[in-house]
Amino acid sequence: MTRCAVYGTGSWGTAFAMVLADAGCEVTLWGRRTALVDAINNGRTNPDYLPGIELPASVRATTDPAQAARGAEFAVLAVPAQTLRGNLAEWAPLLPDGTVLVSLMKGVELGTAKRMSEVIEEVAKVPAEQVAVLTGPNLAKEIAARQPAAAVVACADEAVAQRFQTACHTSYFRPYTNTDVVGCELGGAVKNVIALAVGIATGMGLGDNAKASLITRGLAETTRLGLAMGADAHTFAGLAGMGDLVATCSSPLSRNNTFGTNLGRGMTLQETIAVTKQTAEGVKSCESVLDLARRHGVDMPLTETVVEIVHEGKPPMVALKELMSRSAKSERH
Ligand SMILES: NC(=O)c1ccc[n+]([C@@H]2O[C@H](COP(=O)([O-])OP(=O)(O)OC[C@H]3O[C@@H](n4cnc5c(N)ncnc54)[C@H](O)[C@@H]3O)[C@@H](O)[C@H]2O)c1
Ligand SMILES: O=P(O)(O)OC[C@H](O)CO
Repeated sequence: MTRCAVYGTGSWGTAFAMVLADAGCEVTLWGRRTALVDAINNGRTNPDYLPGIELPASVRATTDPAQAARGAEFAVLAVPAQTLRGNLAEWAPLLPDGTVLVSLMKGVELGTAKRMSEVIEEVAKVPAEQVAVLTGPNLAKEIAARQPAAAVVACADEAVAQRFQTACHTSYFRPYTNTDVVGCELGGAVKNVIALAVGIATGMGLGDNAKASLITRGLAETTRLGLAMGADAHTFAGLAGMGDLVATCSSPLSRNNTFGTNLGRGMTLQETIAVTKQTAEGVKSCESVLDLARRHGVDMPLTETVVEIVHEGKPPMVALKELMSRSAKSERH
C-alpha cells in the first residue's frame, strides 16, 4: 500500500487526505494541535475545517512530524505558502531518502518571489524531479463531498507525475499530468489575486460583464507573466489556468473571492481579516506576484490594482475608474 504523509490539517490537507485514502493509500496527517488530531483519530471528523464530513479509516493523524514521515513515498504539503519555508526546514530531515514532495499550495513567497516548488527544492535540498505540484479547480469542500473534479499533477519528471497521478486517482477525482511546473504554479497563485479582484467587483455590485472581463484579462496577464518565465501558453488554457480561475472566481466557497467581496462592500482590510477564518493566499501573494512581474518586466495592471486596494487603501471605485481609463490597447498586448 502506498504510504503518504500529508502536512496540514486545514481544509485542503484534510480533503486531499480523503482523496488519497479513497485511492487506496495509507495516509498520516500531521497537525499542529492535539485537540484536532484527537478529533480526527477518535471522531473521524475534522470539526474545525470540514465539519460533518466522515474521514476514511485509513486516514490517521499525529502531531509528530517524524511519525507522519515514516515510510512515506509521498510527502504532501498543505500549509500556508508563507509558513512553508520554516515548516519544511523542520520536516525535511525526517523524510526517507527519495520521498517525493508534493505542493498543494497556491502562493508565491514574499520577499524572495519564489514559487512553492522552488522553496521546496531549496529547503529540502532535492532535485526538481523529486518535487510535484497538484493544482486545478479544487474547492476543498466540494472534493470532501466527493463531487467530481479534475486536477493537474505537474512535475519536471513525467514518470513521477504519473506515479502521483495513480496515487490520487479516484472515481470522483481525475488528475492529469503536465511537465510545465512553472505554468501550473503561476496559474494557481495568480488566480487567487484575480479572484480577489472579481470578489471586489461583486461587493461593489458590478455585473457579470465586468466579472467576465476581469477573469479574461486576468488570464491574459497571468499568461504574459508565465511566458516571460518560460511557461507553456497552453497550460493557461487548461485546468491550472482557466479551470481554476472559473471555479475560484465564480464560487462563494472561495476564500479569496469572499475576501474580495467583503472589501468591495466597504469593509476595511483589518475587518476583512478578522472575519476570514482560513487562508486566503492572494492577500499576501498579490504582493509577491507583483514583485515577480516587476522582476520580469511584465505589465500586470489587475494585480497592481489589487495590491493598491488591499494594501494601500485605494478605494475600489477610484481603482475602477483608473483601470477603465487606461490607454486603449490591442487585445494581444
Ligand atoms: N481550501 C481549498 O479549497 C484549497 C484548494 C486548493 C489549494 N489550496 C491551497 O492549499 C494551501 C492550504 O490551504 P487550506 O485551504 O488548507 O488552508 P486552511 O486555512 O484551511 O488550513 C491551513 C492549515 O495550515 C496550518 N497552519 C497555519 N499556520 C501554520 C504554521 N505557521 N505552521 C504550520 N501549520 C500552519 C493551519 O493550522 C491549518 O491546518 C493554500 O496554499 C491554498 O491556496 C486550498
Ligand atoms: O478558497 P480559495 O480561494 O483558496 O480557492 C480554493 C482553490 O484554490 C480552488 O481551486
